[in-house]
Amino acid sequence: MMNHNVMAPDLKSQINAVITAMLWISNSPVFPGAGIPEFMALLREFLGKSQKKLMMKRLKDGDGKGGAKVTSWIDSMRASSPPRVRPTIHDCDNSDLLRPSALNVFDQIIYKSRGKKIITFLDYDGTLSPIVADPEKAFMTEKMREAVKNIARHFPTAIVTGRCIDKVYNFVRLAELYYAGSHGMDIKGPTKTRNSKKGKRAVLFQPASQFLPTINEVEKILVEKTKSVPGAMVENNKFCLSVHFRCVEEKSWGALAEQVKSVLNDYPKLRLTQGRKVLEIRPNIKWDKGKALEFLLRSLGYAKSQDVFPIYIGDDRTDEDAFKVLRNRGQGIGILVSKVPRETEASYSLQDPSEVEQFLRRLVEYKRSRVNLTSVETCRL
Ligand SMILES: O=P(O)(O)OC[C@H]1O[C@H](O[C@H]2O[C@H](CO)[C@@H](O)[C@H](O)[C@H]2O)[C@H](O)[C@@H](O)[C@@H]1O
Repeated sequence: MMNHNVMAPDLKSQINAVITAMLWISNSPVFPGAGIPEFMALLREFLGKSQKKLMMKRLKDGDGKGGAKVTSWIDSMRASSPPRVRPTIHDCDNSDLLRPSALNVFDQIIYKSRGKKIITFLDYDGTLSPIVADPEKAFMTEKMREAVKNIARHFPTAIVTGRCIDKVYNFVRLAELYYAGSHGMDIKGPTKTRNSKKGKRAVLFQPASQFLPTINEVEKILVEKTKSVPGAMVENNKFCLSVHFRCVEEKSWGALAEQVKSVLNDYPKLRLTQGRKVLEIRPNIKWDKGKALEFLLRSLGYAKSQDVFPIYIGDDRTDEDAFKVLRNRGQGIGILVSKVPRETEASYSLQDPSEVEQFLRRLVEYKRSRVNLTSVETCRL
């Protein structure tokens, strides 16, 4: 009789190898992978939900809600800007983490969105602009600005970022967009009145406005505490603060993280979260990029609509909240921007901002071709 306990791990690694092979094929420009993601989804399900539970636990660890360990922050900080390696067919252990390239399966994404209104949500750093050492110099290219401008002509579009709105607006400079700054705690939309100053945006929601004095107070304390650490930098993002580790020597990361964490002892209403080589202090309220996405869908009139297809593109841990909302709603898709496979709630991937730009361009081309098709059909009638 077959002993399933003995067979299972072997079978699992064989299935993993098959998934990896399929993904490798689907990510290859030679074989754009029609049908493969669905097949992989079935296989993944077969591989068991326990691995997913473990993944979600790991994602939650280090979120600053009490049990967070400085060592786990440091570990994931090390991994947050990993070396530029493409996954290979031999990376069997990572097969559960691989996501099909949104460019290679573009037609499938369009098929999924048929008959629905596409809405695009775009993270900024690492998604629209490449990650750079100096946060003040995270410029997006003119080509990217053009791509975002065109996207916003065809679909409602929002920038969802950890940055404060003023700063991100100075980088993006597109008045027609919605902006959700400070990890969604500051939501503004384009003004509709004719007389409004160009670029002026209307406040839609600020769930953490009462925290403003505290955030400014903590900024001063953090600047004081971190000034002796070479390379450390505190950035005020209005309703949250970022402490940057990117230019700090790795041997000092532990001590710096302890210093940042210690500030919270006197501020129980604040909490710590983590991004790419950054620790962030923010109000301990139930609000994040996922809630901001839901808020914007409501504001745009799509609260209960089944006819909407949100596309959220982001690279950061904080974007996982939005990916999760879409997964739970069973609506639209999340696209992770990453060169390496990572634990994620997103369903697709793009490697870097240049692939994001290509994807946005293809969406616009698709929309324009639909408009042309419709006008030809109307003329024939
Ligand atoms: O939500 P996002 O738009 O991704 O913003 C998250 C943080 O982005 C910025 O920091 C990151 O990008 C910097 C510039 O490339 C890089 O130097 C840093 O290491 C990254 O963490 C921004 O400076 C932070 O305030 C945002 O919270």
